[in-house]
Amino acid sequence: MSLYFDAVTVLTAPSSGGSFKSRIYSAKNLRATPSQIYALVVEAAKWDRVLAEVIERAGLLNLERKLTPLLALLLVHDHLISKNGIAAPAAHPLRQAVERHKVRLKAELAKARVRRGCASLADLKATLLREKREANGISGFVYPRWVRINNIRSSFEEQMQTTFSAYKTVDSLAGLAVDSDDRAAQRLLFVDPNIPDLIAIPYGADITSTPAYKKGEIILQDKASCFPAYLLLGNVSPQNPWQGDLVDGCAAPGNKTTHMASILAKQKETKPRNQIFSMDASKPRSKILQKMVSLASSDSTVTILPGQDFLALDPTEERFANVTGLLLDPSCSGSGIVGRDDIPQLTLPKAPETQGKSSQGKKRKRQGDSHDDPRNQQVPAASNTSSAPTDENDIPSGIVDSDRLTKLSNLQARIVEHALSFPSATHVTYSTCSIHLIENEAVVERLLASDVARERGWRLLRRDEQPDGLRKWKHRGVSEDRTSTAISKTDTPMSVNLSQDDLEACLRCWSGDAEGLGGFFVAGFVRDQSLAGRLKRSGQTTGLSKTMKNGAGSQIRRKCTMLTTCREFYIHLHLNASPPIMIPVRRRHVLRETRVPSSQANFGRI
Ligand SMILES: C[S@@+](CC[C@H](N)C(=O)[O-])C[C@H]1O[C@@H](n2cnc3c(N)ncnc32)[C@H](O)[C@@H]1O
Repeated sequence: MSLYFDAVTVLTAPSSGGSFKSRIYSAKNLRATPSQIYALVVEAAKWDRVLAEVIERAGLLNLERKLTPLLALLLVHDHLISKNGIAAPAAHPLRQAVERHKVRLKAELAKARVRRGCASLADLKATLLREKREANGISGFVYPRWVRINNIRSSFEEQMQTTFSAYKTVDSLAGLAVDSDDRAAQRLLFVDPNIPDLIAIPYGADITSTPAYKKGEIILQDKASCFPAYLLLGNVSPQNPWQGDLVDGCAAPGNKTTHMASILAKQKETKPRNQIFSMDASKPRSKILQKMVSLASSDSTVTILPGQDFLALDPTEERFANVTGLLLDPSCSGSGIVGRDDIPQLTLPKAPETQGKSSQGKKRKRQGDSHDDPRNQQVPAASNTSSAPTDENDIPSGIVDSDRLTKLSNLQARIVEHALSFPSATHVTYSTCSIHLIENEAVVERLLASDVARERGWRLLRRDEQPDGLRKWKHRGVSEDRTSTAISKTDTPMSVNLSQDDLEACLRCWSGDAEGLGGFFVAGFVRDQSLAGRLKRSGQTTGLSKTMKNGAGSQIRRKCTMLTTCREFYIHLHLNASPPIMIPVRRRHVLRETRVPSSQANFGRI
């Protein structure tokens, strides 16, 4: 009986963030196993509408006052639907409270089936799934399982002839909607029009047991998560190889690193061979990164720097001299992540005192703030069932407040600014799985105005310059926050002052539309020599330069230490004065002088 009480506890506990599954796996004081609780709730959710009807028509809650609507739904589910019946001793009072009405309950279930014109329970289940999708307003779209083909180990053509040979290709995502649990019915496949080597299959399709999955020939990776590597590298080929090395600065668990390696594999052997430096500040997560890279057979291309803080990396180190592209996917609020397995919305039977009044369906809000990233569920593959998946984004509580978003946004901007300072870098992508403007377009706006961008000529990669598939993507940057009321202390939505071209350059994904994705943001930066050397307007000085103008050397030192954790920190002094002024910023730091025809002193990080 503890199974049912545990399920009620989990379903009625206040949200602490994370997906429904991770909450069950991390919940304390439960006596049933997490997998039993999870299976019960998910299965009961498929039948809830008809079970609520059966319970009401049988008058069960009037007859058995010990039963709450939720407990009754779970017990009646197992009594009528589960092969093994109610998981409790036969003499348990609550089991008896259901079983003494078995004739009436069975009769009501049969009537409900006939009312819907279904010949069998399997038909009824399919009808209920369809009813539920329509009721939730999601009959027109599906959240599929996205599968990326790993070019290092296989190819699109090979996978179509092997793993997916029995699959029928449909011409839209909506075509993947299946109304039953029947595996044969789930052998449907949609070839993605935006990302090469990406396909979608129905979410329930069993793919993790295939040899291709086990051998790393196919990788489960959400479509939006494939945008950054493709935006950065584009359509490489033997005729159009990527020039230079790459960095993935925030890489664990490694989906984007392995995607970059897969794209590079398409250009076949080129000399010199490109290298990907892939790092993560977290040591435990670096281990997952290592596993993913090995599983994808990308060890020969990828050099892992475990536990490496990207901000502490010295861009001028010799080994990074040839780094031309950097991909930054830093920690974010994760507000765009959609937990497909989030708490099921159960329709409950009406409680006795409210029967005849308005509907009492139990409503739960979809937790939009901090879901486990489905990208993590593939590493290790067993994490799907055996343990709580770890969160890619460091939001422990799922609570997103404006202070936290501001801190995240500051860190995100610092990380990308650091990427823009790599001497040979020509392309950088920045991405988040957040829907908040402050983590997305607002970071882009800050970056474009940064000293390093202006000095080095960084601008956004325009839509017309983007790889074919992404150029076609219609969801673009927004200038006003769609989520302001959720996070802002004021009623005024946050906005940015980016040009229409810059907004067009940014790519957005939103949950709940026909694309079958969660919320995501990505922007590409490209270095344009014709724009290099732009200076800040006179008088538009940073906090640092104000301190410098005051001539307080000790303050400069303190500010520099506060402003960066990088090992190298350069300040450009734009002075007419000669000889060059050298100020020891930090022990290892050198102050370099750049003379420009200006009487103003302007300083900034580059
Ligand atoms: C959103 S996840 C990255 C997901 C990864 N790009 C993928 O596709 O699998 C963000 C990662 O950034 C790492 N991180 C955050 N700040 C970092 C820093 N300063 N240097 C390196 N890694 C960092 C976190 O540990 C976390 O693993």
